[in-house]
Amino acid sequence: MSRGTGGEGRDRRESGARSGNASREPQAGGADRVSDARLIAFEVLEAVRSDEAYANLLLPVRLGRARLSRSDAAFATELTYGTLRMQGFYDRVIEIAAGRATTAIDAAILDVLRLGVHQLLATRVPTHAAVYEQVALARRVAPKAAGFANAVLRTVSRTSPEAWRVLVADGARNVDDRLARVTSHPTWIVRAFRTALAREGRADELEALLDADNAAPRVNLAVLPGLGVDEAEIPGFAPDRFSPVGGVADDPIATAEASDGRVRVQDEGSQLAALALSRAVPVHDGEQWLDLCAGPGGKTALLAAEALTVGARLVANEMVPARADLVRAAVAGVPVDVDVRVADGRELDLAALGAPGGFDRILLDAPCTGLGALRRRPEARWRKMPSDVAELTKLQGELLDAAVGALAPGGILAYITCSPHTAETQGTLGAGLERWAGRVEQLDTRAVVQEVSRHPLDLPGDGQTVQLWPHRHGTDAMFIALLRKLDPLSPPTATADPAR
Ligand SMILES: C[S@@+](CC[C@H](N)C(=O)[O-])C[C@H]1O[C@@H](n2cnc3c(N)ncnc32)[C@H](O)[C@@H]1O
Repeated sequence: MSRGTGGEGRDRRESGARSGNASREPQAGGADRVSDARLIAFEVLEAVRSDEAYANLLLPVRLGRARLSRSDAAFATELTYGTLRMQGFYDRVIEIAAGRATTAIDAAILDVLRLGVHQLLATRVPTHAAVYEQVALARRVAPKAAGFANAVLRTVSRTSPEAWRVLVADGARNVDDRLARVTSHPTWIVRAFRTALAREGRADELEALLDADNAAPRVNLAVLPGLGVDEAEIPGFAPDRFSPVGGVADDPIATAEASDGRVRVQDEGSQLAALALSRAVPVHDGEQWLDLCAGPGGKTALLAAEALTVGARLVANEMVPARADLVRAAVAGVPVDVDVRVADGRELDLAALGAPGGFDRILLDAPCTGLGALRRRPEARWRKMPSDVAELTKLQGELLDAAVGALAPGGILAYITCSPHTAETQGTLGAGLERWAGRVEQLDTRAVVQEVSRHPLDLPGDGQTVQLWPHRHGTDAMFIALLRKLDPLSPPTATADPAR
């Protein structure tokens, strides 16, 4: 196999090409036809790289505008998400094939190459089509680099995906470095996952977890309870294994769109997390509930449906106004007044929130690294840095203190992260429990979640908290811990009292 392909044309700035759409107009003669799906995937990759865009927000907008057929939209989605997930692996492949570091390759051409490598190594797109269209795309964004793109892609195509894995792993410094290279994760994330799994005695599941991060998650639905939706009337509905309100359907998006907000797309783990709070103990009359960090409102909607069923009042707080708007939209399908507020959750005014005596239940779905949702946020693994963890755990601790402070005596707090990083899960929780020693007790969250679940969950290790996993449970890696603020007038209890 040739390890290099020789001369790339000069930087596209020098070549006079620009990254704007205008430069992607086909050249006369139609020799550089590029399918809409590939163009959209390229433009999303470019926006993710240069504007810090989020693929899961931008792609649907671009697809909607382009009015692609269903199959072309699916292809564009697969190209975009697959390429972003495997970017680390593909970059090493490109470096070997090009004989130079990716930092020495023009950024737009690198995106073109990444998309091409994805088609060559991970899809059934015929080699000639993948190379032809990506080279045509290269010609549009940086004409002088088209020959270079052609040479790199042809070199990549001459070696099988299995052989590329061996080449990419070659020279790895240790086991985690090898896994990081081959499964396209930053090494610090691999180490964080290993630590979290080892806490459960399941470090041997690490490779399965990393592989699960690279697979597209199913589109899962929550059928909000108590709103009169008959699951039997949803075409192809099949209930989730664990969530009592979740399931899949033949066309989940169409089902959600036609439901007036009563059926929502939601990860099964998120459903279990919200239900762990609403169903932890029986609800008494006139309970006050608070969703402290509510945006964009997925769990708020489920809590709102639960609140409607049991007659509780729900306040939803979110610091970012635009995300508070999303919360309002999320709860629009539930005929209950959800009081949506915009405030820093660390500075709550209980009287102004209509709960001077504190809240009976608080959901703290804390801002976190999101390392448990890498399946659905494909670029996140390349954006997060180890330094984010320290910043976030500080914020989590402050929000945890505010939440405990806002609980009524005997009130229950659900501390949740969509990250399994132990600093954000057990670390934040343990430090909070120390600060609140004697005033807060941990509930047996496992017992509550097992009681809520349709089927028993595999939750190894000891302890009372719940850690869900993509590879084991098919959910995002949600962490759930329930705490109770002690009532100075009653003695502490050791475990929860799962009910309902
Ligand atoms: C993990 S998300 C919550 C997801 C939400 N529960 C759902 O299921 O859709 C965390 C949210 O906390 C918000 N946030 C961050 N810092 C905050 C603060 N100091 N006070 C209140 N909200 C905050 C973020 O804007 C973000 O919307």
